[in-house]
Amino acid sequence: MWSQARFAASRLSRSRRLFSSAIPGPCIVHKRGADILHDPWFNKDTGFPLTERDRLGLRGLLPPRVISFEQQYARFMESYRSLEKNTKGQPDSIAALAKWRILNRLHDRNETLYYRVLIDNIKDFAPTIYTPTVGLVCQNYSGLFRRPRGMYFSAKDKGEMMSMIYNWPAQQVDMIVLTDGSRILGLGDLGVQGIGIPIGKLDMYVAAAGINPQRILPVMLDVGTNNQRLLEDRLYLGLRQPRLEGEEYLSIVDEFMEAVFTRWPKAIVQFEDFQMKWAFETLERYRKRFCMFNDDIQGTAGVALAGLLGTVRAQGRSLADFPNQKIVVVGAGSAGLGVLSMAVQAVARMTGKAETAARNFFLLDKDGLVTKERKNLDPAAAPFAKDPGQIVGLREGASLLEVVKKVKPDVLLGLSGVGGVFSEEVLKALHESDSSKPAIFAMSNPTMNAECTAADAFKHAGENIVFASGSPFENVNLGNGKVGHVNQANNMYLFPGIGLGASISGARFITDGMLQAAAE
Ligand SMILES: NC(=O)C1=CN([C@@H]2O[C@H](COP(=O)(O)OP(=O)(O)OC[C@H]3O[C@@H](n4cnc5c(N)ncnc54)[C@H](O)[C@@H]3O)[C@@H](O)[C@H]2O)C=CC1
Ligand SMILES: CC(=O)C(=O)O
Ligand SMILES: [Mg+2]
Repeated sequence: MWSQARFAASRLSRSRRLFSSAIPGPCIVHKRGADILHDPWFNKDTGFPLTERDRLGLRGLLPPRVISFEQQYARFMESYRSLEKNTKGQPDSIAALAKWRILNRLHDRNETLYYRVLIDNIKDFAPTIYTPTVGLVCQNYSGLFRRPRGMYFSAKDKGEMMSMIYNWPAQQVDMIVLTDGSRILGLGDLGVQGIGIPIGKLDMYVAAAGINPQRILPVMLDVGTNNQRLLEDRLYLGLRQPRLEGEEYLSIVDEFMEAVFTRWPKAIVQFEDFQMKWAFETLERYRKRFCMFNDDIQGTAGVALAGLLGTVRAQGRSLADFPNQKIVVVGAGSAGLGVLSMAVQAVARMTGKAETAARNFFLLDKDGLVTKERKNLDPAAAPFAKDPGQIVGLREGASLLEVVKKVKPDVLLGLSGVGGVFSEEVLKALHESDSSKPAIFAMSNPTMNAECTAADAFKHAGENIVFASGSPFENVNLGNGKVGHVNQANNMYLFPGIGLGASISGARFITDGMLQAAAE
């Protein structure tokens, strides 16, 4: 079995191997006594052996009995399982928050034990530290707040960021996840409360990519919020002002990026859950200057493309058949457009014909089918807008049901943020599609925002489908011993690899080609 020392040592030696040039030597604790017990990076709780208690000034600060790492691990899991039992039958949100609290308390106290239990039980714990529960945590952040985690840069810190960045206690940071809280999952503008997302994403970096937890940094860029409920909430912890816009907004992001890369030139910054206009603008602004990527545009696209290619295989067709797949994408935001542009790049590469690569793709937003006749067509959506002459029987703004009935797609992919838009009628229409095994990707988060549930998908679109969702669903019992298998289509399957790959290769930029390769 493991021991805490062995885990810490293996973590260190792994990160040494990965980041050998960045690590100057062994990890030295400069603290003593109670300061160590209150530092989750170094605290071992009752696990400090007597020799360490003497050396670190801890004798007398802990109960005398030494409890091994294995015993602490077993004790935590026992508490967790009994909490799970005791909250059965309670409303889902109460049970989910109770699980999040017990994990968060451990995270606050003893990171080594926290990450060990997280890594060993990632399938069980991912829905708590990540979607869907993290959404609920963000919604209730002001009430749940006990201790800060990560860094907070606000509009009031303008001109101070270069010195503030040195307040972070780690010498080296490899991976930063940054949000401005403007589009948290499908929950809208949650202002400073969105910090839960970078925290959850970085936990996945540690658990899934083995990134050293002392070298991660969750960051909230608080430029205000346009969420009236939060502005009126007296417990709200962020700036109580409307969001900055235009050059004022960009100057804050610029200052933050300069500060980060001045202190840690080899860091990677993942932009997360920025509203669409800033997601695209910041990606274009920084991608050729800094090692950064936008997870909602690029990470999601990579995972979706992997799923789309996998679907072709699941249909028993050759990958070369991908360009012939008819794909309907519902949601023309940062995620939907990101997926389409990567899918188009893949088709262009396979066929060598860039001009016709978007031919089999159909895009809908809240106003229905997007065509070139759309008034105020968003330039980012323009490459996927249909020419009305080429879509006989469909008009600008056609409904999803009309599109599915007419197009008979192989894939229906939702990134709309709207729960239930794949209605019974839409799913039944898909059942009549041309495909031998149609795919339904209900990718919006959290669970209540999924375009349909797994049970409804199998019920209305038939048993012979490929189903994937952004937040996890249980497999569906189809009766007669048959199971409807549920997959998860979430960028969490890609971003830890993007960050790790970029780090160990020393990449200076993250290119579309890297993401294509990752997807394939
Ligand atoms: N599974 C995953 O890995 C990921 C999932 N997402 C989810 O995707 C959703 C959207 O994210 P973004 O694109 O960043 O949001 P966004 O706000 O930029 O875009 C939303 C789009 O959906 C459209 N829309 C709204 N109501 C609609 C309706 N009734 N029918 C059709 N389209 C409608 C809007 O017009 C807009 O084009 C969120 O729920 C988010 O959680 C985002 C990134 C990754
Ligand atoms: C998964 C993710 O990044 C999102 O829903 O925004
Ligand atoms: Mg996101």
